[in-house]
Amino acid sequence: MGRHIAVLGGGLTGLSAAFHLSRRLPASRVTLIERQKELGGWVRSTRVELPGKGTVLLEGGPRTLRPNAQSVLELIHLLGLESQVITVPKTSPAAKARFLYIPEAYGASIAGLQRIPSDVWGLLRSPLTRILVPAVLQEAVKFNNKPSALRDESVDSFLRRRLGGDFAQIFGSALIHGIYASDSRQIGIRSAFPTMWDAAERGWGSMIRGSFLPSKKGLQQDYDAGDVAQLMSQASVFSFQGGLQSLTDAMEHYLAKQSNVEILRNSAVSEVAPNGPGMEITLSSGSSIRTSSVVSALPTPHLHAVLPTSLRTTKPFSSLLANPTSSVHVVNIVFPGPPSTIHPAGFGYLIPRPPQGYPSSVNEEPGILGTVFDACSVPQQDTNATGKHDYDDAQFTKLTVMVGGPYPLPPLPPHLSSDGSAPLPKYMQNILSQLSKHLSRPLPTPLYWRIKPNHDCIPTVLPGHQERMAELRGALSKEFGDRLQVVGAGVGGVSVGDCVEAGRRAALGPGLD
Ligand SMILES: C=Cc1c2[nH]c(c1C)Cc1[nH]c(c(CCC(=O)O)c1C)Cc1[nH]c(c(C)c1CCC(=O)O)Cc1[nH]c(c(C)c1C=C)C2
Repeated sequence: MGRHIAVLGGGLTGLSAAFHLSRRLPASRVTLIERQKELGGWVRSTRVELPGKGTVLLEGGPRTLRPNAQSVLELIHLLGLESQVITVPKTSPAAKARFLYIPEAYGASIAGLQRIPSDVWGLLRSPLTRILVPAVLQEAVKFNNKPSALRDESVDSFLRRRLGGDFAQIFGSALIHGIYASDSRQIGIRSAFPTMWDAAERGWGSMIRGSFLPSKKGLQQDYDAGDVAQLMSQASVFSFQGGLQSLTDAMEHYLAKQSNVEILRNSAVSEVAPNGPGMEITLSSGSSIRTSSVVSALPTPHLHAVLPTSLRTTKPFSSLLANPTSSVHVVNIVFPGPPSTIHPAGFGYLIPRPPQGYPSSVNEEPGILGTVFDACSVPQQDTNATGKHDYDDAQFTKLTVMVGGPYPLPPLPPHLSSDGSAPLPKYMQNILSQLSKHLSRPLPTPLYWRIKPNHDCIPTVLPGHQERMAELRGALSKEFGDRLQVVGAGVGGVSVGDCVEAGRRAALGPGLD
């Protein structure tokens, strides 16, 4: 055997790194180390039986993928998952009809569930038009209002400068709830939406002017995606028959069959340090492993905690602690009756931050960030006793309410699902009453509900992140040469596609040839 590479963390990024390393370097040993029993990180798809009605597939983390993530399309091809893919067509309501729920405090003229206009007819009818149209028209002619020394800023501050305060507060905050489950006043624009920042740089301050000018093309990579891109040609988003966990399970099964791969579960790392020409990893069990190099896909605070003490306090390494994280309660609910009796046809809705700001303590009203109408996107994942999945005639309706992020989260109720006969906890009662208000209709008693707490699941990537990470890369290379690569949502992008891509790049990384 040649080199021995340890991959720390068995979430999406770690699995992708181990998968690509084992394929690319068949003569090397790969050890994947995960502190939990299960691999896959936040991806968790569970099938639940609804007695007499069928089964529903519930997602506890990410739920759909975008077809532009080439590294994911490649994985599907390499793992032979094509036949399990379910696409949501670009023409479906889930792709075309997106909503905002505007709280009453924003004013009676726009309050309530509002469809985001997607065509001229929508623009003519929507109360949101009075915010959208002036914002866009002004942006195109507004002078460059970026302070010359500014190198990054929050999404809120960027949108406020370019598209005005109402746009930033309503659209910007809602969008950041849906991606980062965080406050748009905290997330850095250059990490969250680099294309917007770059377009404004090209367009003398204006994104719209910049969008008409040619942009610099990044390095084009080759992906071995077979016919998967063709399969996705009409898709807005997609998933798998068995949910997103099909992807992580398939990587895990592939790795388990490789003779050059070892998977260590229930194995927390307690120290990572250089040792001679290689690295030494100490596990909390006390055992240690010597490897040629390490790919860390750990959450950045975890990596910080296991680095040598002499490094932890020095500046580029302390930036591993710079970003806070968001926690989200993912609340899956299944109602009896077809979706048409519960919600409008569409993707779901996001809720902007309250105009008066987020509450500082838990109150009766749960901090709902948005709701996904799952029944409209991939209903084929569910087995329905009648075989009917349509908006008007399915037997049940599945949706997911997302709670938390910048809102304080209450302690969890004693039971986290409706299994058993315990009465509905107050927390669930409050969520259902808010949901009924958002959808402007009384709701039936759920057939099933479940709360999945996801603590510290998404990094809140603060302004200046890219510069901090560039400094960190420099310091890593100085201290470890090419023996330690750091990848994952905490250093790169946070989407599933970003994580898979980061793992793939780690396998192409420095010194691994
Ligand atoms: C646990 C809740 C999560 C929230 N955001 C994410 C998770 C895991 C991560 C995330 N969500 C989206 C992106 C953008 C990139 C992408 O892959 O599309 C990321 C990194 C977008 C998104 N948000 C929701 C869905 C269904 C999607 C993807 C598909 C699409 O845009 O059509 C729903 C949603 N997620 C969160 C909230 C509050 C929310 C509400 C409707 C938080």
